[in-house]
Parts: sequence; structure tokens; C-alpha cells
Amino acid sequence: MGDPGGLGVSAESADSAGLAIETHGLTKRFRSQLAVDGLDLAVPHGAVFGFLGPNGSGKTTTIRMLLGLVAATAGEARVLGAGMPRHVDSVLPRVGALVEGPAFSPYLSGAANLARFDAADRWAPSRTRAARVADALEQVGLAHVAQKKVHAYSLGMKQRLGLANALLMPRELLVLDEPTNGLDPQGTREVRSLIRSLARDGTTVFVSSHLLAEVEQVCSHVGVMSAGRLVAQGTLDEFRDAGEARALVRTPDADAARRVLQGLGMHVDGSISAGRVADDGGVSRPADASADVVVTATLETTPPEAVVAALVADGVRVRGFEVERASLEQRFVELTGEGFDVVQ
Ligand SMILES: Nc1ncnc2c1ncn2[C@@H]1O[C@H](COP(=O)(O)OP(=O)(O)OP(=O)(O)O)[C@@H](O)[C@H]1O
Repeated sequence: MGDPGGLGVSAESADSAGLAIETHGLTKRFRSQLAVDGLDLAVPHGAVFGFLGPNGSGKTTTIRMLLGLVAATAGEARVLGAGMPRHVDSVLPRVGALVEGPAFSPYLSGAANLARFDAADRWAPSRTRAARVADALEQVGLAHVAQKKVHAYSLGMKQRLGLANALLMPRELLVLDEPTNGLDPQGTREVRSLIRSLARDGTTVFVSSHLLAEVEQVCSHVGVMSAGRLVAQGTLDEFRDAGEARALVRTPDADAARRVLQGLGMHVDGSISAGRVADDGGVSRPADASADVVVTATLETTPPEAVVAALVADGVRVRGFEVERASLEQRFVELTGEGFDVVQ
């Protein structure tokens, strides 16, 4: 894999009408630093798109270009069908964004801060303001501190307030840059469930994260950034399936099994005595020659059923067969060459 267009929706082939965000060759250079390098993003309408990557890989810069907050050096971006930043005035009212917590006034309450931001939005009706502010605070779990001054808010509470700000008006697209920054595990779970419920209502959500578990649990699609480049994008299922698969064959006939697997062009990478792992990944033969051994081999393109059929045809007593896929975390490490923080 590794070809960003090779998984799922490719920026070239997808029907533009079906894309909430679409970029072609989007690039940002800060002096000598190429922060974003030729991005072809394709975010379908209705997706929860996890924009993943280690710190410094270019996620925030991409988001800032999508929202017209910074000019691209090259390439183009379309958000909700319109070119950015040219159509920023007509696009932004349809987009809720959380990018670097907004500058809240510390001596106003959470509710007063939101009312102030809302008043600055010329599309937001003042008649419904109080109700919408209360609703947004409720959605992010801040209703009980609505009247408390923001200087008394914790970092996590300020982060929630930023999220509430993005939810003041119904939006077609939400762009959230690391929305769980500063949140405790309970807060993180709440944001995940909020994202799920927004997505159920049809909102497209583009959420950046360096936390794999967030992506795995809420996203329908992922894009992976590494050093300014989009190294893969597609549905979460496609990601899982693209990982290296291994066959685990449990049999008392380990030597014969190994021969059959090698005959199929598979790479046999270990044998484990059932219930006991060999120290060196090699053969760990139990004292009882008829006891089971688990032989492991990379599956590559051979269908699992063909492997089982070949083993059985050769008289190998197959007592167990399993296909094991690389975890998402292993996939991301493969793609980015870096580890990610993993939420436990
Ligand atoms: N205004 C700027 N001037 C110069 N370099 C910048 C600027 N903004 C970002 N960069 C650089 O561009 C690269 C990408 O940064 P960016 O913030 O987009 O990454 P990120 O993936 O969002 O990381 P993080 O999760 O740490 O915010 C980094 O090397 C960063 O130092």
C-alpha cells in the first residue's frame, strides 16, 4: 500500500460531488521547511475522517490551509465543493472548526464567551443564541460550569469550550484539530461519543489526532501523514485489510506443514509448540512427537482456504487454523516509521 490514492477514494477518480474535502498537490513551505508536500486528500461526505500523524507531520498546517487561515504555497483545496481560500466567506459559515483553542476572555463565563463568539457570526440568529449556547455547553458536558469564569477552567474544560464553540450552529462539516488534547480519559470518551452522534446526524467530521485509539474507535476513514506527506488514505477496514496477514497452522505434522506452506510460496517464519513459545522463533519441538505445533507463515496473496486445502490434501492433520492481521498500530508504524502514542 503506501500509495495514498491506492486505498479507497482516490482524489482523481472520486466523484467530486461526493467529497466534503478535496485537495490536489496541496503544499506549504515555510522558508526551507516543506511542512505539507503535495497532498491529495479525498474526504467523502458523511465520513468521520481521522487525520493521523506524528507531531510535526503537517496536520495543523493542512487544516489551516483548508480553513483559509494560511495561504498554500502550491496546489488547490476544495471544501464543501468550493475552492479555498477564494470562497472562504461562503464556505466557513457551513464549517465548524476547532483549531488551537479560540482566544477566550478569561474574565467572562463560558456561556458569555460563547455568546460573544456567536454574536460575531453574522449568520447566527440572536433570537436563538441563549438556547444554542446552552445546548452546545450541554453537548460538551460543561452545563454545570456555564456561569463560571473561564480563568477558573482547567485545560480540558477550555478544550471542551472550544469544541462547544464549533457546535454553536448546525454545520455540514466539522474540522477538529486534536480535540482531545488536554482531556482526561473520561473527557476523551465523551468527545468520541459526541463525534459519533454528530456523524449519525450526517455531519462530516475531519479530526486530526496522533492518538490511534481515537481513530480506531470513531473513524470510518483515515489518512496518515508522515513528514508532510499523505502516505495512505482509505476506509478503516481497508487499512486493516492492507496489513500483513499471517497464517497460524496448529498441527502435529509441523515438518510436512512447513513444506506445504513453502510450496505455496509462503515464508515460514516460526514454529511454536502449542502453549509454549520457542525462544528463538525457531522450532520448539515438544517431547511428545504427536503433540501440536503452531507453524506460522506470511499469507501474502494466497487465500486462506487454499492454504487449508493444500495442507489437508498433503495429509497434514490441521487441528487449528487462524489468520492473524497486523494491528492498526503496526500498520501506522510501518507507514510512518514512527511510533504513535497509544491510548490504553
Ligand atoms: N508558522 C510556521 N513557521 C515555520 N514553520 C512552521 C510553521 N508552522 C508549522 N511549521 C513547521 O511545519 C511542520 C509541520 O507542523 P504542523 O504543526 O503542521 O504539524 P502537526 O502534524 O500538526 O504537528 P503537531 O501535532 O505537533 O501540531 C513542523 O516542522 C513545524 O515546525
